[in-house]
Amino acid sequence: MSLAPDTLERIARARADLRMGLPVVLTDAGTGALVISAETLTPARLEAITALPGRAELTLTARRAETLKARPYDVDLARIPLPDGATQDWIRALADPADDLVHPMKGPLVAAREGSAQIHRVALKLAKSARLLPAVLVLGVADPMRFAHESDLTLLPAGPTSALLEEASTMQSVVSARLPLAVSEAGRLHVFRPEDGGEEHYAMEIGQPPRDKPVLARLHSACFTGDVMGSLKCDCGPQLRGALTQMGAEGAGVLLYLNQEGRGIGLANKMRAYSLQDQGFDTVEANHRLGFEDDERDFRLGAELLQRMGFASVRLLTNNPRKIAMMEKAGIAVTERVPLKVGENPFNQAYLATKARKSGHLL
Ligand SMILES: Nc1nc2c(ncn2[C@@H]2O[C@H](COP(=O)(O)OP(=O)(O)OP(=O)(O)O)[C@@H](O)[C@H]2O)c(=O)[nH]1
Ligand SMILES: [Zn+2]
Repeated sequence: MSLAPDTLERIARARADLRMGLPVVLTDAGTGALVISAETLTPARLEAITALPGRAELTLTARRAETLKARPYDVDLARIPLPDGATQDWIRALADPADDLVHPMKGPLVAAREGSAQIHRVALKLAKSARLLPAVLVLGVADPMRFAHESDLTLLPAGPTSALLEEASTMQSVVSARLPLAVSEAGRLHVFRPEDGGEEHYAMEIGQPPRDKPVLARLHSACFTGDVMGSLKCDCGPQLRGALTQMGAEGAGVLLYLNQEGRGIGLANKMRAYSLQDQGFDTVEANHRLGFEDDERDFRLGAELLQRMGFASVRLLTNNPRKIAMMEKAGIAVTERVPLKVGENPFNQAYLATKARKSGHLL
């Protein structure tokens, strides 16, 4: 076996590179381009990029382009050729909506129509998977393999990278150990690690639920602010504790703690969304202004963890119909929806109402 990294392993490297402000190189059908995150771009690297031949394109999702009134000619994204003398601040202001209301007029921004957007599309996916703002600078390079080699940059083929980013990663069971909880002394925590080098996920098993019967289950997405800090802006903390309490009372259950903070956009972006919410946008609008979809989570992960633990059917504690649909689609039967309505307060009333109105949450 070769010691060199395969594409999946290179993707994990690329995520780390982008987060540190390093470029990566993507190839597609004989072409290639340097890609760097707009969020972590430094003035020195911008200078190095503008010194290269060609014109870099700032690539934004159609969601972000809509706010900026740039035409997304590539349907799901817009490519804005970098004007001469564009500064890091200019790029940052297009990528990050923090100051949209203070400096609303960024344009007019004329998006590119010519050329393939395939590398740009995969670059945005990579930025999202690195939990960065979905905004990247892309500059075509003539000999991508040589370019990557000379600058010691991670080189990735766009097509396979895109396919791997779409796939649900295989989970390895790392360890499990007894963990007595306040709600039940018969607790056991399982740790799972994805093969793609992404975040670990956990399963809290209460009692010894029989594998051949529907288990009381909850797919809980991490919420540092709600679960740990006791934030009043959402209902996550009370939902987490409510689910565990119910499992303790029934003597059996499994709570999957999925590290999909902020509906899959990461804590930094969720805090950016919270800032926008303080400017008057709701939870869905804030995600869109940042360039994300309403919900970037992939619940196949939850189904895979349940299957690995030997469960085929669940009584699912949720108010979210998408979770039920995605469980069923991934092969886990949902025999019953168990409502989980706890923790409403004056600070999260509007948030819960928005989820019911725009995201179809059941009341
Ligand atoms: N992007 C974003 N994420 C948020 C916001 N408020 C809470 N979250 C995240 O939303 C997720 C909440 O997940 P869940 O508890 O699974 O909630 P749900 O999808 O409403 O489904 P159920 O609780 O099962 O009904 C957590 O990852 C939170 O971090 C917000 O305003 N913006
Ligand atoms: Zn929360």
